[in-house]
Amino acid sequence: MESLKLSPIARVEGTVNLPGSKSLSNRALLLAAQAQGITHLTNLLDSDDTRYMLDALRALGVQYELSADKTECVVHGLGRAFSAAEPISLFLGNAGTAMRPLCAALCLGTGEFTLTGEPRMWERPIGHLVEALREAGAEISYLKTDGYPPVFINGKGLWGGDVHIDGSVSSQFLTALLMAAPMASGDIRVHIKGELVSKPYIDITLHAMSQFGVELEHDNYQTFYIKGNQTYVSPGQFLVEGDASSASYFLAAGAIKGKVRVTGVGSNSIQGDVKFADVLAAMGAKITWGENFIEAENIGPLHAVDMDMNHIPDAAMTIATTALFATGTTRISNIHNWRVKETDRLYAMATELRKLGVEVEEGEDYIVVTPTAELKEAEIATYNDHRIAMCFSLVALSDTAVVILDPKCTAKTFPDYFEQLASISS
Ligand SMILES: O=C(O)C1=C[C@@H](OP(=O)(O)O)[C@@H](O)[C@H](O)C1
Ligand SMILES: C=C(OP(=O)(O)O)C(=O)O
Repeated sequence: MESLKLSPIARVEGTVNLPGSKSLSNRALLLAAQAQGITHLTNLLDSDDTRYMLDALRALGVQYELSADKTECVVHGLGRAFSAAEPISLFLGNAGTAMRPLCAALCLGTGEFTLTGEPRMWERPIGHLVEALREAGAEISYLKTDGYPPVFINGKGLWGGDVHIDGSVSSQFLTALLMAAPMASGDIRVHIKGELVSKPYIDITLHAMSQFGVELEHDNYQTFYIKGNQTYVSPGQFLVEGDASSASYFLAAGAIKGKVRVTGVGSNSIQGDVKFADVLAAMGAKITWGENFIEAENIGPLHAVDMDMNHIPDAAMTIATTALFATGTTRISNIHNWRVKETDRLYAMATELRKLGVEVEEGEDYIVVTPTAELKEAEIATYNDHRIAMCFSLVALSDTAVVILDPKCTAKTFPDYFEQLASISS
């Protein structure tokens, strides 16, 4: 297996222009494809997850032109739901932001669609979304295991009415339902069952829908009311913000050992993960906010935090390795859905942190990290999880080298992550 040895980094200093947000790229592509009119997307993310979405849209008959560097895309909107005369099978890798929203979107038109992906995708739940879509009239069946992809969709439209959806495992189910709902034949009232996780991602969804001309009402994220029979309308231009989750590694590096600015996100960002910077501030870093940048600087020792991080599930992983540089014991809680992402992230984080000689407690929905004075050099397994690879690169900010196995797994959201890290390291 390929590996990358990172030697100790003396200091990080500089600016990183962030790649586009995965969450916004895939939402905007999907809405642009169904909208009336042409959309010119800029700062699109070029990575595995967006490629799966783009390939799926092509297979569904959507025309688009990508720039040579794949960060600009002109999408010719269909102005209607996807329909197909012949059965279509779509392979979506391990991209949750493609699998869940496409599952809902393909119920809207007519046709026979199979959605599949990598073996890990077959272990990532989709049952709560399927149950909700069935309540709205969808015909969906499971091809392997009940509650998990691959799924088969016999598209015949969605109707209106009351729909109940469990929000306690993934917010992507609600995102998928909300994005499809305006194209249902009647008005839909969505009722949330259970505690809605990863709530700020719903704001990203509402923001993207609003850019494409659809507004909706909700009652404190408990009930959502969406008018049916609408058509999305292209805003013409859509600028994708920089990825706030990708920003977390560089901001953490600045907070630990130097001064780093990320551009492409800032105080006006719609992404909940910018709140990661507040966690670094609580740990003792100096954070400066601009409209289009965030800067993190080390101005003294970092301190441990004990926080509920359900609102920033992806960036919270970065705190687990930032904790290696803080005095005291860090506790990250309310993160049970780490277990159903690219890998079981609670297990993976705990296992790999222990290889460094660190004391770790892995709870059902929390992790506790107590750093050690001297880290052990280790080979870090990455479980085909881009974030494990990126999180553990921070170990090189200590006096100990670290080996990252399968470093190319960052391709899911950040293909040139290690080059960007090298560019600010000395
Ligand atoms: O809607 C989105 O774009 C995302 C929602 C989150 O997932 P969950 O809602 O499953 O926590 C997040 O972890 C994922 O990377 C992207
Ligand atoms: C959970 C993630 O991805 P996905 O969109 O596949 O759920 C992630 O990027 O951390």
